[in-house]
Amino acid sequence: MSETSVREAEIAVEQKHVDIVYARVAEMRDEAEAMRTRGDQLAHGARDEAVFEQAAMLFERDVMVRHANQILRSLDAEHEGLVFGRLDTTEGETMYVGRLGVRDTEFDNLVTDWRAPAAAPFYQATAEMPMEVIRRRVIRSTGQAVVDIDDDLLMPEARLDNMPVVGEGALMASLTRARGENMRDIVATIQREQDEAIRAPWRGVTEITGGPGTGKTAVALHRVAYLLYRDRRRMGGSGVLVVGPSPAFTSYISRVLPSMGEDSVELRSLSDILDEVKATRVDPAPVAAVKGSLRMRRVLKKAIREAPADAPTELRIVYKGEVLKLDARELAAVRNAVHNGRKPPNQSRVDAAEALLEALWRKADSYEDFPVKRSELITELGERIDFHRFVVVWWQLLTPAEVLHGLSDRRRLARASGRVLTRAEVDLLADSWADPAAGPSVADVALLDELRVLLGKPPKRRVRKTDTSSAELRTWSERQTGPGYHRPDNYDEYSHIVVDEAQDLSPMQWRMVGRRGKYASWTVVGDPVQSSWPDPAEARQAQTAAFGGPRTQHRRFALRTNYRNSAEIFDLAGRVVTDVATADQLPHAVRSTGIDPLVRVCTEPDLTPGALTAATELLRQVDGTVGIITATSRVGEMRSAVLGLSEDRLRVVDGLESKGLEYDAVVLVEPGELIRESTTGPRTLYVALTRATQRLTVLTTDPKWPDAR
Ligand SMILES: Nc1ncnc2c1ncn2[C@@H]1O[C@H](COP(=O)(O)OP(=O)(O)OP(=O)(O)O)[C@@H](O)[C@H]1O
Repeated sequence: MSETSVREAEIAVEQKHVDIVYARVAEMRDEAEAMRTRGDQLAHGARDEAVFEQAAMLFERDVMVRHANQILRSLDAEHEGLVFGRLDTTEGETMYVGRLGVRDTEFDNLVTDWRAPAAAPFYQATAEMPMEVIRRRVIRSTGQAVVDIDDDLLMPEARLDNMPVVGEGALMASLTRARGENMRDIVATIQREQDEAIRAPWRGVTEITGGPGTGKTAVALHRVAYLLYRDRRRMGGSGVLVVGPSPAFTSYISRVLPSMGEDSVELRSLSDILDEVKATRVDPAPVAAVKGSLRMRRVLKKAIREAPADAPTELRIVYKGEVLKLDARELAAVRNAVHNGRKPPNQSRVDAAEALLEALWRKADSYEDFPVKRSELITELGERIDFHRFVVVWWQLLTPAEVLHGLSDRRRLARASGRVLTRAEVDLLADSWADPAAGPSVADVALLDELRVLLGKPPKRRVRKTDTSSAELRTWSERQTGPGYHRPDNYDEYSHIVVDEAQDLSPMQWRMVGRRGKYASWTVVGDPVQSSWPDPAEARQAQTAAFGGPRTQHRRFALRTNYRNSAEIFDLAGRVVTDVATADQLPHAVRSTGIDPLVRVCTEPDLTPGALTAATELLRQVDGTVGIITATSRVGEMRSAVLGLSEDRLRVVDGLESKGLEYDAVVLVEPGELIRESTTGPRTLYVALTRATQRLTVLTTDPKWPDAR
């Protein structure tokens, strides 16, 4: 038989099995729907039962509905085929691997869930360590139709005569496919070193490092799906948070978990971690460096002790015909004493009122021939409306945004910073907050979160409780995930937190993220060579504190293969970090395309038209996405220039925004500018140069680039 007919015959074999699976899945869907209905009936029935039976029925219903919903979610997820793998073992057994476990009516396995321990050899078996696997097959489907297969023969000596082996490697086929708007899952082609990190135990901190394109993000997301599968009650109940560098990044990865049937995971970028605050701008690198430093905590702590700019500086009150007066110095002493108490300011207004009354009493007591009783004065003045009016404006309840805006006043900021910031740093910060209409920057979000905690929650007005009879009939899982359920604002009890591009978090951002995971275990992925944070030691210290201290269990995995870039593109990228990276920090790019990157030298005015020309060429040459990466100052002009060229396939981003993203082809505009605008220069350029899978064009005004940097 020719190779083509062997392949077709084998595709037909797999199609037969896939058809059986889908027929069974249709039955499962009906069963799950029925289970959900039965669950609802149980809940209704529970209303009429005694308390004990009610609890038992609700628990049963809880389990049933959760299970049914999980199955339906997995079945409805958008993906490329439910069954994607097959193992043939020396025991003569065949096992199919897929996105969820499917059993027939006799309870025999039709498909094993990829996350189950039994499926591990699909990812871990190698020719050196075959784990009894003779042949590993990757099955590629479109919808319910099998379109191709790729085999790996792991034990040639054990191969039976009638066991065909076809294909040129599923991994390469997957790596050369055109990239779209969203990242795809890699369940069918996870590699052994990646699988080890995915299946690592949940406890403590799992740190995954590796160069660009080594699959760190993909691995972290598959690890989330794995952890939810293995321990859904612990992980799902308290929730999983994935933190990425930018909204563009969270949008890029947003389809991966849903394609594996997981849609309860929260994805947030560093600009929207704090509820009800959304960063609208990115600070220039020197400003971000100051705002991100731990020194800011000391500045903010001092800032909240100072009286608001519009607070009165004198208290005059007439009591029994005498004027009692507290001047600015006396008021400041009272304010100081209240701040020295243990409560945050927004919860100290009553204490402030009491301290003022005490000061007024001391004043009255110092007057000669003014016989007043302490308890009388305190009670009577404490009930006076003019006194209350004073307290409200003198001890204001503050929002984090008000405090931060107050620091746009240079003198106020200088007072708060003492010797902590230099005069130049004070100027930088005051300027950055001068325009209230500019909105918060990404670095401000961490400061606002810090202030939220330092200021404390203002006391809540009492709200009359509404009827809770129907709420009591909701089960635990409904309360956690059902319609209308919202986690409390700034929820801080996630069971697991994933931090992507961890090398870029500033110390203040680590504090913000750490606050969300008081009891969490962590998966942290990053690459020190791609870092854009200038003081890694300080960030490391804040990171360790976020994880709960140096004694927290820590396991590390290093990924060494670059699956994204062609070898030709990565060769060029590697050259710009030779001074800052060691050889073993650079990954190995496995795929060669024979297409070298283009470096075009042009004049400054030609950069924009040149980028337009290059992007037009690349849009013709690749099927997927094209990215133009340029300095922040050029993004606006470049976006206008490419308007209408290809809305769905072309994107313009700056160096920082390009973090974590990937395109089939990239036009990189003026590398020197990317270096100059970042505090970590060549590292940011390295990030930008490692975004393309197929083709790269660099436009530069420097005829010697990349050699003379
Ligand atoms: N085992 C694999 N099978 C198929 N594709 C893979 C595999 N591992 C990684 N990839 C692909 O390689 C590309 C890079 O992966 P990913 O973005 O996770 O890398 P990264 O290490 O996070 O990169 P960076 O640090 O540059 O952001 C993605 O398109 C991903 O789907």
